[in-house]
Amino acid sequence: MLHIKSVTCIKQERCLFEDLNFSLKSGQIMQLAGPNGAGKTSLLRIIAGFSVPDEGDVLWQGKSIIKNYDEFARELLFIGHKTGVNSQLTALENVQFWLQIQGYNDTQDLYVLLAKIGLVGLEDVPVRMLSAGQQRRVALLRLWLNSAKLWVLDEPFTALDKAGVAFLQQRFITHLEQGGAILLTTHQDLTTHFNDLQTVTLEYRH
Ligand SMILES: Nc1ncnc2c1ncn2[C@@H]1O[C@H](COP(=O)(O)OP(=O)(O)OP(=O)(O)O)[C@@H](O)[C@H]1O
Repeated sequence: MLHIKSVTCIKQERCLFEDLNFSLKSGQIMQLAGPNGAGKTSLLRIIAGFSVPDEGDVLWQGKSIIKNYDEFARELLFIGHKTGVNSQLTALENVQFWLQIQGYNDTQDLYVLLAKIGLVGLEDVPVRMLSAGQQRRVALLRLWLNSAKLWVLDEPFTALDKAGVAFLQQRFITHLEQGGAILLTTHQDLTTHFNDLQTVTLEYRH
């Protein structure tokens, strides 16, 4: 599905990584590991097509994402550090907005979905008044509303409690069983939940 081919990234005259090659298949989960500043977020942004590598290319289904970005974007769900949530709106309004821009009719019972992710009683509160963990749960709701094949997630477990982590891991398993793929950064140990977890480690280069 996804091929990273000879990708190099240079920031402020520092080479973060060079000639990086790996691929991700349907049903696979891959963790990007490495110390702070090694370039994990920079790599995720290149893979999502938000920035262009200094060398190399990213291929989706054999085609360069830059040349076929619309096609790729339909198959991609990216959730980064900035949550992408409108903090002035309530959780429910955010969900309704996401559904509208994807052209879906409001067929699901959204209160049931919000309850599943632990937001009972908070559906109608502006997101800015929620805790960091609750705000992250709102951001992650997109994982239940989207049929994208490739999930690129930057620290998705940040600020989640134990129950939130377990719920998210369960969602990952379903996505992989349905033939999706996941690339993520996290400091969580995922090996106990995903025994075929792939890992790419970036070293900090001076
Ligand atoms: N837009 C930018 N302009 C200049 N330098 C940048 C930019 N984005 C990132 N960098 C630099 O690139 C390096 C890698 O940053 P990046 O955020 O990719 O690391 P990371 O591995 O995700 O770190 P962390 O674990 O702390 O999130 C850092 O030294 C950072 O200062």
